[in-house]
Parts: sequence; C-alpha cells; structure tokens
Amino acid sequence: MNMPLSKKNNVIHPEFGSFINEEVLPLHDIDPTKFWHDLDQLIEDLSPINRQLLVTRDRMQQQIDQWHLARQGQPLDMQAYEGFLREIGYLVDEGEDFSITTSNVDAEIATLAGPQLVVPVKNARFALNAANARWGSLYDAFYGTDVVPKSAGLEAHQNYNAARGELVIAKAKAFLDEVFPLETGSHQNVSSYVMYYHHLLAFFDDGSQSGLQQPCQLVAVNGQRSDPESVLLKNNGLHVEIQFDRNGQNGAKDKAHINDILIESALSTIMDCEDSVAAVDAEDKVEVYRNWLGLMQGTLEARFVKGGQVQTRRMAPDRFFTDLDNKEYRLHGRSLLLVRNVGHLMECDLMQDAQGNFVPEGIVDAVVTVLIGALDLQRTSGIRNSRTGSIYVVKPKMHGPEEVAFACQLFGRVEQMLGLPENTVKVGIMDEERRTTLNLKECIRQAKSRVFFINTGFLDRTGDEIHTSMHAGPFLPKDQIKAQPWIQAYENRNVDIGLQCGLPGKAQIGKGMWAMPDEMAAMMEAKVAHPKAGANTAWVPSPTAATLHALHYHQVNVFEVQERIKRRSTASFTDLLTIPTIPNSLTLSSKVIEREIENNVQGLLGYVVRWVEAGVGCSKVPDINNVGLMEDRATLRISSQHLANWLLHGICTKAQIDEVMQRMAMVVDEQNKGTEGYCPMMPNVESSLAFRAAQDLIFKGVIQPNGYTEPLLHAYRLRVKEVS
Ligand SMILES: CC(=O)SCCNC(=O)CCNC(=O)[C@H](O)C(C)(C)COP(=O)(O)OP(=O)(O)OC[C@H]1O[C@@H](n2cnc3c(N)ncnc32)[C@H](O)[C@@H]1OP(=O)(O)O
Ligand SMILES: O=CC(=O)O
Ligand SMILES: [Mg+2]
Repeated sequence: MNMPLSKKNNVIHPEFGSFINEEVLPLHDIDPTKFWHDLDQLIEDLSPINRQLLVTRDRMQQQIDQWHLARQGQPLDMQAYEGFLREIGYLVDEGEDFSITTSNVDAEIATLAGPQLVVPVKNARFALNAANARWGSLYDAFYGTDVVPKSAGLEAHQNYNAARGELVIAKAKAFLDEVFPLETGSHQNVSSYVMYYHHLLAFFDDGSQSGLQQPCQLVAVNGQRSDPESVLLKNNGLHVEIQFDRNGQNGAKDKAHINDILIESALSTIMDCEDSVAAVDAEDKVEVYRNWLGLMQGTLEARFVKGGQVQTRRMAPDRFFTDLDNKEYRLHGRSLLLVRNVGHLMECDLMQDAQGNFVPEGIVDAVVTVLIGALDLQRTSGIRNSRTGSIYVVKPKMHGPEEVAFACQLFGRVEQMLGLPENTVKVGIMDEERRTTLNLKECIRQAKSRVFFINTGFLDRTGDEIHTSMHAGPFLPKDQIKAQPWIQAYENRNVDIGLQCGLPGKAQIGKGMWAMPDEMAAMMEAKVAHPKAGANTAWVPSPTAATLHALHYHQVNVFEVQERIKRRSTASFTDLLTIPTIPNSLTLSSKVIEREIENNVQGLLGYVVRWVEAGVGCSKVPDINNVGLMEDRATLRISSQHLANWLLHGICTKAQIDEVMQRMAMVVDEQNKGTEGYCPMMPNVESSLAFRAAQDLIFKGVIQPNGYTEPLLHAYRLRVKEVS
C-alpha cells in the first residue's frame, strides 16, 4: 500500500492505514471511506484547539519564569504569588459544588476497592500476564518475595526450599486467621474443611470443629461439599479462594490439604500506551494498537521460552463456582482493562495534514483505542471486558480544566463518529500536573458525566513541580522533596475533592505507583497507607505486587475510611502552593550534592540507554544503593529536571555533571554487559546516541516543554531506528 491520501489530502502512514482497513474496520462493518473522512474532519476541527492548548501552556510557563526571575533571592510572597497565578489564568475560580453523574461503570471501578496494575501494552507477554493478574497465588507471592525474609537457609530456590515453604504457609494461614477468623481455633491447626449447609466447618485433630466468626464470608464452593476442591470466601467485596489438593505439591504435605490460596488481586489494569512504552513511529504504534485489539477480542497470544520451555500465554477465562443455594457463581477471570492514551503534547507520523504537519497523536489514540474498545461492547459471551457498556480511557498529563474539557470534547466526537451512545467513553483524569492539582474541582466538573477516576500520579507531578518553578530557586534533594508540605497537601486534597465531587460509588480515587518492584516487604509496610488515606485503588508495578497489595484492602475498608474523611476540612491550599526549594537556612554538603547527582545520573542513563537503543519504555534500573527502581518517562522527567535545576542555580557545575556522567556510563555499561545487542556508551560517548540523549535531557532540560522528556527521547530513538 502506498501512502494513501484521505479526501482532505491528509497522508495516512501505509502501515497504519492497512492495519485499520484490514484488521479493525472489517470487525466493525464500518465503511473505510466514511471512517477516514470522519477522522479527517475530526482532525481538522480539533487539531487547532489541541495546538492552542500547547501555546497556552508555553505562555503560562514563560510568565511564571519571568515572575520568579524578577524576584530572585526574595522569599515567596504567597499572597502575591496566588494573585499572579490567578491573573494569568493558571488558577481559575472555583464554581458551585456538584456531584459527578458518571453511569454504567463496572463494579471494579465503582464499588470495589483493590489494586490497579499498570503494564506497557506494547509487550504482549507482560500485557497478557497483567490481564490475567485478577487472580494471584498467595503462596507464590510470599515464596518469591522478601515478604518472607530470604535469610540463610530460607532462600527462594527454584527447587522448592521446604524450610521457606513452611514459613510461607504459616504466613498465609495467619492471613486467613486475620481476615477470615474461625469462631474457635486457628486455620494453622485445621485438619479438614467441609461445607455443611450454608456454613464452612473446620475440623481439628481432636475431632472438634469450628465455623467462621462471620459465616456470611463463605460465598461459594467447587467440587463436593463434603470434600471440596476449593471454597470461596469474601471480605470487603474481594474474593479469596482456598484450594485443596491432596496430591498437590503443597496439598500433599498439608494437614488440611490446602494446596494454595488464590487472592483476587488486580481488579483493574491500565494497558499503557504512554509513559511505559517507547512508541515513536507508526510501526511502533501499530504494534501497540494490535495488542490492544487482541486484548479487546480476547485473542491475544504470546509465545516465549521460559525455564527452557516454550510457553503460550492467552487470556484467562471466567471462573465458575457453585453458590450456597446451588446456583452458578461466576467471577470475572481477568482484570478490568483500561487503556492509557498519550497526552495532548504528542505528535506522530501515523498521519500528516495537508501542510505536512504530523497530527496530534492523542487524537489518533482516542479514535483507535475507542474503535477497538467498542469491539468488546459487541460481545455477549466468552472473554469480555466491560459488562456495563463502557470503554475506559486514562488521559495523562492534562494541565487544568480547559485541557480536560478538550479531552471530553474529543471523546464525545469519537462517540459520534463511531455511533456509540454518549458517555460510553469514560475518562480517567491523572492529577499529575500542577495546574490540574490546583484546579482539580474544576477539572472534574469538565468531565463530570464521564470521569471514572482521579489518580495522584505523583511522579509526573514531582517533575512538573520542579519545572513549573524552575526559576524560583534550587530544589531540595529528591527524597526531601517528598517530605515537604506540598505533597501531603496534594495527596490529601485529591481525596478531599474526589469525595466532595461524589466519586464514591461511581469512580475511583486512586493513588500512585510503588516504584521498587523487588522491595515487597517495604511495600507491605508502606502501601497500606493508600487505602488508609481513602484511596479505593493504587498502582502496582507487577502481578505479584497486586496480590500482595490486595491484602491491604482486606485490612482496611476504604469506603468506611472515606466516610470518616468526608468530615475533615480540605487540605491546605497554601501548602499546595509552597515550592519545595532549599531554604536559605540549609546548606547541602558537597557529599550530599555529589551523591544526589550520581543517583540521578545513574537512573537517567540506565533508563535512557535501553529506551533509545532498544526501545524499552519501562525498565528496572538499579540505583546507587543497588535497589532496582522502576524507571519510566515520569521518573526520567524528575531526574532530568532536578539536574537541570541544580545546574541552573549553581548547586553543581556542568563539568561536575560531565564527570559523573562518564563514571555512571561505565557503571551502566557494566550492568548491561551480556545483554544481547547492547551498545556500550563508553568510551566513545560522542558516538552513543543514548549518551547524547541523556546529555540533552539534562543540559537542555530547562527549555523542554513542561520538562517533558518525550521530544528528546523520540528524536534520538528515531535516529537509532533510521541507522539500524
Ligand atoms: C509513573 C507511571 O506512569 S507508572 C506506570 C508505568 N509503569 C509501569 O507500567 C510499570 C510496569 N512494570 C514493568 O514494566 C516491569 O515490572 C518492570 C519493567 C518495572 C520490571 O520488569 P522486569 O525487570 O522484567 O521484571 P522481573 O524480571 O522482575 O519480572 C518479569 C516477570 O514479571 C511479569 N511482570 C512484571 N511486571 C509486570 C506487569 N506490570 N504486568 C504484567 N506482568 C508483569 C512478567 O510478565 C514476567 O513474568 P513472565 O516471565 O511469566 O512473563
Ligand atoms: O503516571 C503516573 C505518575 O506518577 O506520573
Ligand atoms: Mg504520569
């Protein structure tokens, strides 16, 4: 297929054109001529608005920069600052109270509380794993992670370590005791479980028996009641399945023949087309869209070799049990799938307008992901996603109410174009840019009939905190930024406003990512704070993390917490406006400065080299203390902006950063040694496109739009693709 021209002389990339025409439209019975004509019209109508919004971003940023430059070295006059932000339209007036009206929302979003997994949708193997992460083995989650300490003798060998296994099983049964306590005795000592009428009976060695303290926690069974294959329990709306197998690997040794305990884990999963993927051209974008198509049709497959064996991964079917009245009890087998589109900034070669401009990628994303998402709504059996007729699109990186209004206008137009009922497309608002946080209530108002979540994306939000106030002064070291009043106010206010706008029962109030995928013991300590803060979901980086984080939602009833929070006063707006720069009273030691630079540079190089050279959008990169950190574009935005800020304010010199970059490039090369196709950055850094991208991200960080990393990453990745 040659570069086809649509009626308005828009150029459609051939790979994209044939994907839509041959793989998607036939499934819909949509006439291609009409589709491309309507898309042209949409682009013609909405691209100028999209571009204008970006001009507004730049205008406001310049005004803010000027304001700080004119007041260098002076303490921030909060009243004057707030007045100035209002004057330039960065802050808008808050209107009347209101409640959102979003309807037809699946239970996973509206009435349940549990983990939200995020996955780069470009990686089919991971994406399928994520879709299937609705159910996770508690035994595996405990065995494979540091939640059970991996001390001497207790290592998590591939070959079963029986000593570790015993601790795992004891810990899992302790969870049963905590959440599904027996009237008398402990699950640790049960020798068999049977169903008796509507009750679960646990028998002990001495012949005594006990029911559950709350008998209604038993909801269903599999197999014979006198010798069940599994029993299904429910707490805080979440299911837990105790599986029995007298011949199973664990069941054979267990006195009650418990083989495993399955936890309802990732209630929802974000299939990410944004910050965790490297999709720079039509070829990459089609890969992303094709996986989304496979997920929405239930046909996606991934074949790979693991442990020396070829495996084929597919989407899990629904799960069936028998309820207490002998009726079918059906559970969704997969996470409810949401899709994250790119933000308003991006452009891509999927289509070009008559003047040769690439069209806004967010517009194409909206059309294609909804077009594909609509296939799910036609299905009435088999692998389905939404059972309430909704398509869930997460829209990232929006700045303020005008941009949210534009996203809603776009989704409305897509619905009209595809003949979908109004408000079929639900929108997740990432509260991850400062202008959105400050105007959150007005942002929600703009989306009040389709908002299905607000979520504190604190990583991008931290990057934007730095970039917005780049000229206000040098920022504190990253760890200390997190401890300043602004972030607590941001997190609390998001919940406060979400509650005031009536989200519970209709939409999620969500919290951000756990960015240390291997530190699960630490996660178990820290992340219970999310449900306790009134969030009915929070992001996790992996299926295992989802299973573990799910335990928190058994411990905390979020909806009760939300009722309590409703009575507190809204978090401080002044705190929210307080910029986390280094106070005059604090002088950072040269050691602290050096360490901070090293840490930032190591993470930055470790991430960028894989992004630019290999197109890997999300990586686990060891930090200076050798802790593997999830790095994506948002964490890169923080580290690059932080370095740019310190350089701008003379906390460090260019020579110092240059020296650290060379040293850290060696460390990163060493870390990647043995990776097939890896191009070392050292010693010829000038010929390494990855190294040069990293330099630009730092040294040109001040002039990147809102501090975003996409423009430079994309430009360098495209150069690598051209030469390879
Ligand atoms: C600021 C933001 O926007 S945050 C949102 C964007 N970030 C994300 O989406 C992070 C998602 N997580 C990931 O991409 C990965 O977990 C990483 C890159 C952090 C780590 O990946 P790896 O180093 O390959 O992890 P690791 O080797 O420990 O585990 C790989 C296994 O876990 C699975 N896995 C890891 N993460 C995920 C995930 N998010 N979803 C599904 N499966 C996953 C893989 O499928 C693989 O299992 P398999 O061999 O059976 O297929
Ligand atoms: O998208 C999430 C974030 O933290 O940024
Ligand atoms: Mg983000």
